[in-house]
Amino acid sequence: MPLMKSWVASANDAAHPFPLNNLPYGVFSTDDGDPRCGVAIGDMVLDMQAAEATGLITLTDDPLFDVPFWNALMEEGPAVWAALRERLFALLGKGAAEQDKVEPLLVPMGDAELHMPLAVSEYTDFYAGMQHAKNMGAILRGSPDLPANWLHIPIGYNGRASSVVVSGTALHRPNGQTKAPDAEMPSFGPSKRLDIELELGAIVGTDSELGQPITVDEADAMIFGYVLLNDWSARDIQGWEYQPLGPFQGKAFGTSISPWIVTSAALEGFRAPTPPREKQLLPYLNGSKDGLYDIELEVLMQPEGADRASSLSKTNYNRMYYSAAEQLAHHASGGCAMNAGDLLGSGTISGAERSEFGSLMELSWAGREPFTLDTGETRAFIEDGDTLTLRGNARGKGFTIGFGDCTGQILPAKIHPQRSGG
Ligand SMILES: O=C(O)/C=C/C(=O)CC(=O)CC(=O)O
Ligand SMILES: [Ca+2]
Ligand SMILES: [Mg+2]
Repeated sequence: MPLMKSWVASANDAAHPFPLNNLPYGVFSTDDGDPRCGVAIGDMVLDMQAAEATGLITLTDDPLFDVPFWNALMEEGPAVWAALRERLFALLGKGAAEQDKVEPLLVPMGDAELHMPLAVSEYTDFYAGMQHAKNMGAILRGSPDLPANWLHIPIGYNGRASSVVVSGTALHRPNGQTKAPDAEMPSFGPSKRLDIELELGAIVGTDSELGQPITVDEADAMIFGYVLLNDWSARDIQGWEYQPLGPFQGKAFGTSISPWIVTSAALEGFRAPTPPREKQLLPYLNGSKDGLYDIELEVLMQPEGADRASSLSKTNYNRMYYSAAEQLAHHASGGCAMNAGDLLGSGTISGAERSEFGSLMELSWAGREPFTLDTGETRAFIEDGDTLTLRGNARGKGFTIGFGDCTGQILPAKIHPQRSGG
């Protein structure tokens, strides 16, 4: 598919992340208004609340855009998702009959503050990148051998929806309990091994029923769209707490997502197959579609005061072993009800080479091999004031489907209000 032309001139640049082919969904506010749904087109945001209020968009009897999140639209299901996309093509495409009515509803991106695009109902994080799993095994357990279940199950854990934040939200370094290998007692204080994880987040758009498993193809059709996701991880807290039940405080303090939901429809032309199965999957994990996408990804780091960000790593979402649809089908396989607004982290995305690793744990090999930034600083883990950014782009012929940066700065830990002498 070539670039689809818009009358919004900035959207027609081959390198712009938000051409008419994309139309990602976000929530924005300006100085004079409350947060409301918006669609990015070039350097502008279409105010969806206004578009609905003026009658330019009417998809259902009841309004969908009187709330500052996209869940109401999601819950209407794939036919309404497709109808909205078609209507947006008609309103924003070159030669649109109603251009004069749409023009006043566009807000310059520079005037928009971006908010969480959805109400996250629940958040689950997977472990579906094979290189990452091998690296973590080698670093933490002395062997790159995958766990016995890894080639059969998309391993995951239930995370926290309450601490999912939108790009641009600063987070405090977490306090937690850690224990040095040679220490007799654990201690409590700010994490010393703060890390990121480069992931893609899949957003579930429709519900599944309690008790009712779904197929991988049904799961694929339930996925509304994708965001970049940084699963901030405190490695020292995680290392002490995680056996036998898995991550808890080490990953509960914050998860950042990019501000625009890139729809599955916009990514359709970028589908990519999962790699050959090293062990045949059980039938309930087989689907008929290519479940991954060709999305170029990058991690950048900028210390406080540095004049620019340094690129740490570049990889691609097509490196994953399990797709989001396989993960979703597995999630529901025991009868767990899935809901519109559920967020599924892909698992850390690492390619084969060190320059493609998706966490600092891997990039510095657990701190044993610190790396140097373009601006001269060295790092093994995140220091206070550092800003970490994830980027993602799918490259078409003459157009780009961008996600918008997923960025976050780390602030010093809060002082814990513990009782003295305790
Ligand atoms: O292998 C381990 O002990 C730990 C692995 C992770 O922390 C990774 C995780 O959260 C899942 C993922 O993002 O792949
Ligand atoms: Ca993770
Ligand atoms: Mg998290």
